[in-house]
Amino acid sequence: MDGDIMTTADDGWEVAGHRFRSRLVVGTGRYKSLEETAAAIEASGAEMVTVAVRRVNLSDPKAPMLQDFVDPKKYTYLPNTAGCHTAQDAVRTLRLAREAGGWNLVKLEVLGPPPFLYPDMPATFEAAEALIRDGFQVMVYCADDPLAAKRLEEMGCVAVMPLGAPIGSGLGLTNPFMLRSIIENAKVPVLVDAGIGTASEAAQAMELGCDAVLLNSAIAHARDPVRMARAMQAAVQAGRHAHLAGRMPRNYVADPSSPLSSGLIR
Ligand SMILES: CC(=O)[C@@H](O)[C@H](O)COP(=O)(O)O
Repeated sequence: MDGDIMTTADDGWEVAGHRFRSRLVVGTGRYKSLEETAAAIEASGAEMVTVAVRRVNLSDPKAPMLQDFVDPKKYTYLPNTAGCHTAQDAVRTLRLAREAGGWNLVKLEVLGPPPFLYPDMPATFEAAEALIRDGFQVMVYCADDPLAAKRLEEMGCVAVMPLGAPIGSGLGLTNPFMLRSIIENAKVPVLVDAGIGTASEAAQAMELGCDAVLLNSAIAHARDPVRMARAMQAAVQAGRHAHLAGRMPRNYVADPSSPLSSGLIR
């Protein structure tokens, strides 16, 4: 699609000094195989991938390693704290990840209990404060709560990432009004993270004005993940351009596309 409006008019986005053309960030979990992971990520056009450092083999060469399938020289790895339910756990996990892989730009998520794994905001604030003090650049997974998002920004998080719906639920954007409020008041990039189930929902997130979208299940759990990855790439581009184009107003009465009186046929 190079050369047409869908790629030439979008200058991409930036977080903590890292520039990306693709506004789609994808996860590396939940796929049937590392081969499928690699194929879907390639098809998505994503340049940043998030990695659950507690769950993925990044260091044992005797077993298949993610790096062998998703080249860290081609993709920005964004370590995440999936599976962490306390601030201490999340901070320790990212400190170990930085020691092992030198990563400073990280995704913080501190999850509440099942069934929703909803962001535990008190623990998220605690972990964010410790990580920022430690010199990390924190992209933080958070509730779709404008006050919490603003507080995280003011603490020094480099991006806020409110959920669309619970992780892996595929329910789409359950609270677009609060997401829009977060977006309109943010001075750092805003990404919808979690809950997107199909391409139209990714487009909707971008139409709200998100800088990018972070998703995993919608691709990995699709019947054809590679095709869904391509759909997500197109949806995120379409949503961005629709946002830039400025949609028409909603009218709750008809507005005929041609004036009624000028018809030749009376
Ligand atoms: C990959 C990752 O970081 C997930 O925790 C992220 O929130 C995506 O959620 P979905 O799987 O619902 O897209």
